[in-house]
Amino acid sequence: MHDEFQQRARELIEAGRYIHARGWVPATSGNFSARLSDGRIAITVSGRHKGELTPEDIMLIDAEGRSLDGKKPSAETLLHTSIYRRYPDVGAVLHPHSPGATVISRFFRDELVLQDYELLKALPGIDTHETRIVIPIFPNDQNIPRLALKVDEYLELHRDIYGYIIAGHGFYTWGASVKDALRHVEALEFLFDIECRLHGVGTP
Ligand SMILES: CSC[C@@H](O)[C@@H](O)C(=O)COP(=O)(O)O
Ligand SMILES: [Zn+2]
Repeated sequence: MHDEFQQRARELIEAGRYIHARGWVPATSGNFSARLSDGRIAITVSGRHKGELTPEDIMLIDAEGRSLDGKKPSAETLLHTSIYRRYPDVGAVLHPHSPGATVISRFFRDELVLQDYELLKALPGIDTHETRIVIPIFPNDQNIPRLALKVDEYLELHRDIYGYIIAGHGFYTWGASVKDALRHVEALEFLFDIECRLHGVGTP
């Protein structure tokens, strides 16, 4: 179990470097987590720079988001635990503050529809570009329990969701493993960027 935590921590640290190198978690923003086989969750400590994570910056929480090692978990922990509760097969949740997701939320209000893109096949269960998915957009909220509840109520009604945007903030996506979740980050951010360009707005 200790080894499993260390392995997941390594993966989250590497994911952080990768995501930061692309400019998707500036200035300590973002948070990452991975679920262990006993249900505990490895998650980033609050306020750490996600491009410069060390093993001390990854901590353990229980399924309700309570610290198990005295460290302070991400301020947005409840947005992670609610995804794990709803999707038993999810093993990792990643939250970038990317330019694409942020710009999208400035000109789409409630949702972004992505369809007829080959890259949709990077998402689980999709095997053709002839697919239409919805990325819901929620207003930002400093009250994370309230925001988590709102997201969860949406997911209760729409289970086939691959990620969501928080307006003016960033996005959340998840996968069976850190590697899968990272692929979803890349695919979604690429598609957000394409949609921005279609609307005549470039992203850095
Ligand atoms: C640097 S502001 C970003 C934070 O307010 C928050 O949105 C965020 O993503 C990081 O919070 P954290 O507590 O480090 O997980
Ligand atoms: Zn955030």
